[in-house]
Amino acid sequence: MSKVLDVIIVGAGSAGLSALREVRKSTQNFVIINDGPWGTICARVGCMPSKALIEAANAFQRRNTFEEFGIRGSGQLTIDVPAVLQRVRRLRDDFVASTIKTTEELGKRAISGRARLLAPDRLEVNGEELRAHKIIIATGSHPIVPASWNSLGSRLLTTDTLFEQKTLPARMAVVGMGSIGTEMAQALSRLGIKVVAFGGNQIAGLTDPQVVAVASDLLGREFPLHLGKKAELQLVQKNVQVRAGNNEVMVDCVLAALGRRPNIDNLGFETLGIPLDQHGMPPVNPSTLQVADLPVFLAGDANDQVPLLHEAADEGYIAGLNAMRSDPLCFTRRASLSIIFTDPIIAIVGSRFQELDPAKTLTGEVHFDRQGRARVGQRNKGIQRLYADAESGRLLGAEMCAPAGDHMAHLLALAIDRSLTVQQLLRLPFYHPVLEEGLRTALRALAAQLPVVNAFDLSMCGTFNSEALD
Ligand SMILES: Cc1cc2nc3c(=O)[nH]c(=O)nc-3n(C[C@H](O)[C@H](O)[C@H](O)COP(=O)(O)OP(=O)(O)OC[C@H]3O[C@@H](n4cnc5c(N)ncnc54)[C@H](O)[C@@H]3O)c2cc1C
Ligand SMILES: NC(=O)c1ccc[n+]([C@@H]2O[C@H](COP(=O)([O-])OP(=O)(O)OC[C@H]3O[C@@H](n4cnc5c(N)ncnc54)[C@H](O)[C@@H]3O)[C@@H](O)[C@H]2O)c1
Repeated sequence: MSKVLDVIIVGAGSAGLSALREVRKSTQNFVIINDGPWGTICARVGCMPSKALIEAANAFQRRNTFEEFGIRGSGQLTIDVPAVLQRVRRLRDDFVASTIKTTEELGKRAISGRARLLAPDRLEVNGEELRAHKIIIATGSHPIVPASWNSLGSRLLTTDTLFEQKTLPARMAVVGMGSIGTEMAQALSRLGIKVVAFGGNQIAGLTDPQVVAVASDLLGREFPLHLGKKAELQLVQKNVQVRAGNNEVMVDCVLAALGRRPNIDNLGFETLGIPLDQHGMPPVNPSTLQVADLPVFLAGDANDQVPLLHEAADEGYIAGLNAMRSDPLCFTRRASLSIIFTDPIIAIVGSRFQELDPAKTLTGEVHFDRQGRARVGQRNKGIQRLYADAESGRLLGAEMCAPAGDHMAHLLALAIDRSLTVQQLLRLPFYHPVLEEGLRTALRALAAQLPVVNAFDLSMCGTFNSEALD
């Protein structure tokens, strides 16, 4: 066995690279180990290629608004799916290249291979044993696929394989209506594929029944959407039969979007000498990312806490900093924010509806059907629901399926982080005409239920009750 390293980072995804950035500031005595292709899930098969596909689909979808605008000839437009996929891969390659740059310059300190823990301070990779004062595990996650579905061969896709397709078949089922399922079902349908979608009891993680109803209705207008029953697949001649309850459809291929599982199998957690939960997961402190009281840190999708990119980046940062300290620092985590890139955008900020006590919570809402700026741009669909503390008027959370929901969700996350009240938010400027005036309508609905703080304050400046002006 060679010298003792200061830190070993296992996994060169977004969390691993973020940890690497921090570790390098304090020591050069480290290695980073990655199994499979380098370049991060986000850039290779995750956030970025999925958004590239969505953008193409939405650009094509826009043609349906042209006649109303007075633009003629949209019926002549066609979509070249192979070209769309080529562009996705071209962009993907560029994004991957930019992430690989960091690790390429590391030389022998970047090791390709599958690591396996042997003890809290030792692991094995490519038949060699490495020892370190600290180990950061950031091994990411993989798509869940029931074993029996693997018999479908190339007729079963996940996002690991979707963007590699040269073209797409005429009929597809999307199973699972979480983040990936909702985004991809809508995009594929907008690219002209006959999509049928199947989901469990939730849609895109929403918990507010009114937002769920609007989101299901809007998506259900674009493609058949069957919720509430587990889908089963079967190969029938060259087709795939998808059944969920009484709903049945024959398709050419299925995109499985059933969730993701942390890459922890055969990672050697049992060698850490601490109890693991029923999923084989060790206890991880979300404020320090430390595993129990061991010199081991678990960051990113691998810890199954909040599998999102900005959280993976934060967790790499926390793990990287703490790996260089004798006593780990506790970090206050950011306000919760989840954005699903459907059209309209689905977003959840702060506390979810279901987490709040209805007796202590006020709700204000806006429907975008009649909102002035949304109508002007033919984006007038969706709902936004805000939740505030009934006593203090403090904004607690929001769920929405709304135009510009990605931007408004950021504003609301800022407000929640700063513990702003509804009145304080109404004190801020709202330009005219913008979609955020819809957010102001929802805030005013909340303010109307709260005691007046100061009758002579600009937060009290009310509505015109006019679509053109509000
Ligand atoms: C289709 C899709 C769309 C997404 N869209 C968004 C989005 O819009 N916004 C958002 O915030 N998030 C999105 N996400 C989630 C986001 O991509 C992830 O949360 C993030 O990339 C996780 O980063 P990570 O570093 O934890 O894991 P990864 O990037 O997966 O990195 C882990 C690395 O560890 C390697 N590894 C695994 N096991 C071992 C081992 N034993 N030894 C060595 N190396 C190992 C893996 O091969 C991999 O290279 C999306 C995900 C998907 C799949
Ligand atoms: N915009 C974003 O932020 C974004 C986009 C894509 C992915 N992601 C990340 O990727 C992760 C994985 O996404 P995902 O959509 O695969 O998982 P998910 O956990 O969000 O959703 C999976 C869904 O599949 C359903 N399901 C499972 N088995 C089923 C079956 N047999 N029939 C019908 N429905 C079934 C579940 O009820 C669940 O609603 C997410 O947790 C998210 O963190 C984020």
